[in-house]
Amino acid sequence: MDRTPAAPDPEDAPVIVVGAAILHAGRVLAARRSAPAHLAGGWEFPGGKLEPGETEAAALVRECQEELGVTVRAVARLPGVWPLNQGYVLHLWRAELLAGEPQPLEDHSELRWLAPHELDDVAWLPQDRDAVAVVARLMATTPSG
Ligand SMILES: Nc1nc2c([nH]c(=O)n2[C@H]2C[C@H](O)[C@@H](COP(=O)(O)OP(=O)(O)OP(=O)(O)O)O2)c(=O)[nH]1
Repeated sequence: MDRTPAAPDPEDAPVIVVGAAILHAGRVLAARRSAPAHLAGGWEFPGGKLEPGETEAAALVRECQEELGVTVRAVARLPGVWPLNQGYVLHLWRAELLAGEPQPLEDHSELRWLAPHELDDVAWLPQDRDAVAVVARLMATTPSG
């Protein structure tokens, strides 16, 4: 039997990764990846891959519960689609923290709440930089809660 993994079909729709821009008290939550090795140490938005049949909002809520132990509400998708590696694309959602204090339970080694002037203080994954710029613009126009 041929056990070679099938090459990705270019006709396949890309896998959507939903990222949460959780805004709280004028800051956004950033998370430092702990795995896999080639991404470890880079900062990103908490989130993960959409599962079959799942809405983006539901995936966002599920991933934030699993990774951070918090309940969030997906408020609105931010404009943009950012290509990641392995044929993934990032969709970013503004999210509101409803309950809990975020903890790095899964996939992350550190969390930070960043004020607008601190957005450049962490080493974002290179593929996230344009998305971070969109979040910076959002924070500039969002009254802090
Ligand atoms: N969550 C998230 N993932 C990102 C961002 N930027 C970026 O390149 N990625 C990559 C890292 C991973 O290769 C992929 C997301 O996969 P993941 O491992 O977080 O997803 P998951 O929680 O569903 O993981 P799994 O169940 O497959 O283990 O997208 C980002 O800002 N947020």
